[in-house]
Amino acid sequence: MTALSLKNLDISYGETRITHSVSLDIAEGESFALVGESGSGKSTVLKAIAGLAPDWTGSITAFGKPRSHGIDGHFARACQMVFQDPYGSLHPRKTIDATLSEPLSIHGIGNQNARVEAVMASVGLDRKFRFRFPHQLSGGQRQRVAIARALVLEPKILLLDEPTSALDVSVQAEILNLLKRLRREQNLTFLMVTHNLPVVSFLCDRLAVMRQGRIVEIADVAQLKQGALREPYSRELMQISATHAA
Ligand SMILES: Nc1ncnc2c1ncn2[C@@H]1O[C@H](COP(=O)(O)OP(=O)(O)OP(=O)(O)O)[C@@H](O)[C@H]1O
Repeated sequence: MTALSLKNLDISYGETRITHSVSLDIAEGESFALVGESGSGKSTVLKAIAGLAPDWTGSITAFGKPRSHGIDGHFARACQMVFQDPYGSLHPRKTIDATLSEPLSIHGIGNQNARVEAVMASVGLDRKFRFRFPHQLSGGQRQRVAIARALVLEPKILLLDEPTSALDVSVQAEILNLLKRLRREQNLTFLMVTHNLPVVSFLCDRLAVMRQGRIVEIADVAQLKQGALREPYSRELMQISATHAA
């Protein structure tokens, strides 16, 4: 079944058009990456899906149900976003408990105590952190909280915007392993923005290469691993990535 479908998505900020006819179908349980140069519109695609860039035309559909413009509670239950910087995305004056309970209250979901405990355990956060504030946690622990906040509504799709790039290298692998395990255990579908092609190889099944607001190529990760991307621009990206990794 198709989990997430984008058709002819044109997204604008005011007068400026950012994406041009972006179309994608992502299968249930698939992990899909958006890569491409800075400013090509990758994060904007995630924001439109999450309702944070409401000026779009085309269609955004999750499990066959189209998203409306603006706040869409039903869509939010199915599809949640994790941001790049866990420090910026967590409210500094809210405890972890408050951060994780809030989405449940907003959506009128009961049994909050048990749900908060369960989601903390699922992301590997000890219960001693429950009544602490973000500044009392490490970067990796904060990103676990951000992932828990996205998962507490039991969505089927996670939008991941550079989920490890703000973290120390030593912590990045922990969070990538966590995401891999959560996807397997909960049959989650991922749409992830990243600059890091080794991360794509580790976590994703397919990728789309974006340039100047357009998708220039969709490929299997096997093609990426074999260095067999088709478009010259995609191959250029691979070369740049290899140079940076060296
Ligand atoms: N809130 C906003 N208002 C106006 N323009 C914006 C806004 N957010 C992003 N843009 C512009 O939209 C374009 C696409 O930005 P976007 O963040 O989607 O790119 P990206 O491919 O994710 O880049 P990066 O890899 O650097 O995060 C950029 O030119 C950016 O300046």
